Amino acid sequence: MTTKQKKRVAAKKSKSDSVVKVALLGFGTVGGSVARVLAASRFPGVQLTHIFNRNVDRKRSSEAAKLVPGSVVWTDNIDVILRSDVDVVIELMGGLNPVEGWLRKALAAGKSVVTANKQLIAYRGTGLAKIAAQHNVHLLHGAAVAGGVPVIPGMLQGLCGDQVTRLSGIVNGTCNYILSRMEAGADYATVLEDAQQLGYAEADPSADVDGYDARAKLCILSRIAMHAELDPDAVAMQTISAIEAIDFSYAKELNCTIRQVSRAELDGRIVHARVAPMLVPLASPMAWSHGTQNMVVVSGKFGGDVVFSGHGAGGEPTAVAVVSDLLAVAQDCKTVQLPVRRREVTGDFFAPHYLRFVVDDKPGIVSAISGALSKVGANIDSLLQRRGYPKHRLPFVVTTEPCLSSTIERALASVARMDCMLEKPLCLQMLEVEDKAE
Ligand SMILES: NC(=O)C1=CN([C@@H]2O[C@H](COP(=O)(O)OP(=O)(O)OC[C@H]3O[C@@H](n4cnc5c(N)ncnc54)[C@H](OP(=O)(O)O)[C@@H]3O)[C@@H](O)[C@H]2O)C=CC1
Ligand SMILES: N[C@@H](CC=O)C(=O)O
Repeated sequence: MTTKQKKRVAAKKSKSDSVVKVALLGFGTVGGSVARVLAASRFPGVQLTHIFNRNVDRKRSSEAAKLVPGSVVWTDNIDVILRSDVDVVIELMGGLNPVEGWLRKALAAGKSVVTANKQLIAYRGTGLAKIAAQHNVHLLHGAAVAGGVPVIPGMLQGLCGDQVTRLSGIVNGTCNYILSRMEAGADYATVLEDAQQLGYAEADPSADVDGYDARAKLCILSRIAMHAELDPDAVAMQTISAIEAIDFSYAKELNCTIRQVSRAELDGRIVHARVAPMLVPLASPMAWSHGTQNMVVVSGKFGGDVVFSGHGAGGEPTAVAVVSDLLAVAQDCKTVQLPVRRREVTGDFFAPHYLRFVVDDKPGIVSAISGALSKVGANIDSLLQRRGYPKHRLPFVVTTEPCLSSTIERALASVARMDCMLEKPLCLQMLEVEDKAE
C-alpha cells in the first residue's frame, strides 16, 4: 500500500465514528426514491449532504424534494461535488458520458461510488473497479441488475464458492411488464407508454425493448457469477417490438407464453449468450412472473439451481438496493474478489424454434418453407394455421425440432426473400422443460 493509501485508510478509521457524507447525482425516479427511503429510515451514520442534477431548480421544487433535509446543498455544478468532502457518491443519472469521467475523478479523489448504471458497469466496470482498488475505496452496483432483487450481493457472497455454468431468466422489468400485459390482451404501444409513466423504462425505452438493458445486465451477471468478461456488443439480442397479439394466441396453443429471456452458458472457453423474446412453457415459474417481476436462475456445478425473484424495476425497489449498498460502504464491508477471464461469445443455442410467417397466400408456400428447412437439416415439428384471417395477409406458424439457432437463421434468410412474404419471419427460441430456467 502506498503512503497516500495508508493515510487514507487512517483517515477513514479516524472517521469511523463520525458520519458518512453522501451526494446524489441524478434526482429522477430512483434518485427521488433514494431520498424518500433515507428520509423514512434515518439510518445512523449516513447523511445526505449534496444533490446534483442539471436544471436543478426544477428538481428542487419537485414533490420528491419535499422530503430532502433543508441542510442539503443542491447544485448543477459537478465540481461542487468533486471538490466537496462527501465520502460516497451515488450515481443515478445513467449512460456512459459524462458519468464515467465524473466517477473516475470521484474515485481518484477517494470517494466511494454506488451506482445503478448497468451500461456503465457492463462496459466500464472493470476499469472503474481498478481505480477504486488503487484508491482503496468501494464501487458497488447492486441495483444495476434486477432492481430491488439482491442477485448481485447474493451471488458475490453466497455463490462465489460454486462453479456457476449457467444463468437464465428475466432481467428487464419493462419488457416483462409489456409482455405480461400483452398476454392479457393489452396492446404494445399503450403498455410501453404506461411503463414509461410508471418510471420503469430507461430514458430511451429502446434500451429496454430492443434488449440493450438486459444485455448489459447479462454481461454483469456473467462477470460476477461465471467470472467471464464478455464484450456486450458481441451478445446477440432481439427486440420484443416484433411480438404481436397473434403470437400470444399461437404460444397458448403450444402451452406457452412469451417473455424476454436472457441466457448465458459457459461451454469450455466460450460463452453462449442471448437476450431475446422466447416461448416459455406455461408450467415454468418464468411464465408466472408478471409486471416488473424479475427472475434469475443461477445453476452451479455443486450447489445446483438457485432462484432470485422480486421487483426488477421501479423507484422504491431499486432505491432499497442502492441504500443497502450505501450502508455496506458506510460500514466498510468487503466483498469477495475472484479473477475474471475474457471469453468469446456465441449466440448459438440448440433449441426448438417457433417461426411465424405473414404471407400473401398461394399454393406451395408451406412446401417451399419446409424445403428451405430440410436443406439445412432442420425438422418441422408442427404447423399451426388459425382460420379467419384474410388470405392476402395470412399469419401461420411452424415449430421445429431442436436445432442450432444459426441453422434456422440460414434457412430463414432464403425464406425471407420469397415474394409472398409480407414481413420478416419472426423466429423465437422455445424453452424446454429441462431448460434450467424452468
Ligand atoms: N427506473 C428504474 O426502475 C431503474 C433504473 N436504474 C438505473 O438507475 C439510473 C437512473 O434511472 P432513473 O432514475 O429511472 O432515470 P431518470 O431519467 O428518472 O433520472 C435520471 C436523472 O438524472 C438527471 N441527469 C441525467 N443526465 C444528466 C446529466 N448529464 N447531467 C445532470 N443530470 C443528469 C436527469 O435529469 P433530467 O430530469 O433533466 O433528465 C434525471 O433527473 C439509470 O442508470 C437506470 O438505468 C436501475 C434499476 C431500475
Ligand atoms: N428499465 C429497467 C430498469 C431497471 O433496471 C427495467 O425495466 O428493468
